[in-house]
Amino acid sequence: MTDEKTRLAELRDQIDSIDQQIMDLISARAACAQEVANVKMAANPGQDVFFYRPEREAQVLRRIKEQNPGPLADEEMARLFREIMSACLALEKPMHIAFLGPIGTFTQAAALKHFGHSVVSVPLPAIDAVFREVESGAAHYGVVPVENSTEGMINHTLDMFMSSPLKICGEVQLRIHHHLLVSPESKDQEITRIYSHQQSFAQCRQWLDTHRYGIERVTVSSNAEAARRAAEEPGTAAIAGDMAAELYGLEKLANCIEDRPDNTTRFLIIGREEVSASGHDKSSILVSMRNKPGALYQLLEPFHRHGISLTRIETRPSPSGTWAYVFYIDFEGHVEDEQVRKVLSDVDEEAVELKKLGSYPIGVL
Ligand SMILES: O=C(O)C(=O)C[C@]1(C(=O)O)C=C[C@@H](O)C=C1
Repeated sequence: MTDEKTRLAELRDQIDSIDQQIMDLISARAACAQEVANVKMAANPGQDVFFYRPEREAQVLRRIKEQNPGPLADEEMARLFREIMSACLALEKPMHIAFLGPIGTFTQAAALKHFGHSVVSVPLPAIDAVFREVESGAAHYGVVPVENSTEGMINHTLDMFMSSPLKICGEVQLRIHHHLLVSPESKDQEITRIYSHQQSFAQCRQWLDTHRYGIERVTVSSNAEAARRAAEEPGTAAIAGDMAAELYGLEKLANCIEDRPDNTTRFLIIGREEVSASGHDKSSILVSMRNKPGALYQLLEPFHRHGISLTRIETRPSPSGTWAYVFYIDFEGHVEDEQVRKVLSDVDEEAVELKKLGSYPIGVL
């Protein structure tokens, strides 16, 4: 045998033996998760058992990233453990996750990034349909977009919280890369029309004005729908992401055409229960104040006084005449924290209405 062959054979033997150990350890972990499920069911007989524990998952993933010895990158290691936990959770209870569809959208990519691939992901045609599916119990959790770093808030999602009893259980951020996609047949043809979602056109406006000026832009309900049309109609293109490209067998005429290289969308995980503190959390509230001078100051002052950092504040039009303003506020901390409890009690005294939308782990992946 050559030196190379001998050395490769040795290393592959090592890999086989390590794989065996990894498999034994993953199996032992899975058996533990099964036992965890038994404990949860025994403690809540005849009740809704919440198998998915976002705070625990965040702690596990954070620890993995902190203690990763390399050479794999922290994100890679966390991604592997994300999938192991996803498979363990599926053993406890297969999770049904509703998302803003159709399949191939960035929201589906976000759902799989957050929950891993061992879930049943259920596409729904609209944001309010995702809320309804979770409210009715047909899905365990839902995933909806809430803001984009280029285009701002997704108001429809924010407005849903005014009437929905659902809680925010988590958040996940996804880097959004858009590509100009065509079917293999259209590759050498002149492109006379481009399909995309209105948000994606907005995120690629400068690129389009520079490189595809004057070509008709047709807005459709999702990037995946745009990809579907480009696959069917010769001489057309779509702006969409990798998942949609793969799903419809499209090729890239231009790669990563988003105007801002850090183009990121934040998605929320919505569910029916409150999440315990994970040690690194965020909270969201909706507050309506009386229409009087200094109302905004009165709302924000307690956050300053108690040393709580705001991460976002948005104003939305009131759904009824009685609410003068509705503020959607995200801040650091958990409602179980002493300081947060004090802030919310102070805000509650001044507000017409205060609705706690949930405390949840700050996105880890
Ligand atoms: O710790 C739990 O409660 C578990 O169910 C175990 C486990 C895991 O695999 O680590 C699985 C699912 C939960 O969402 C959190 C963690």
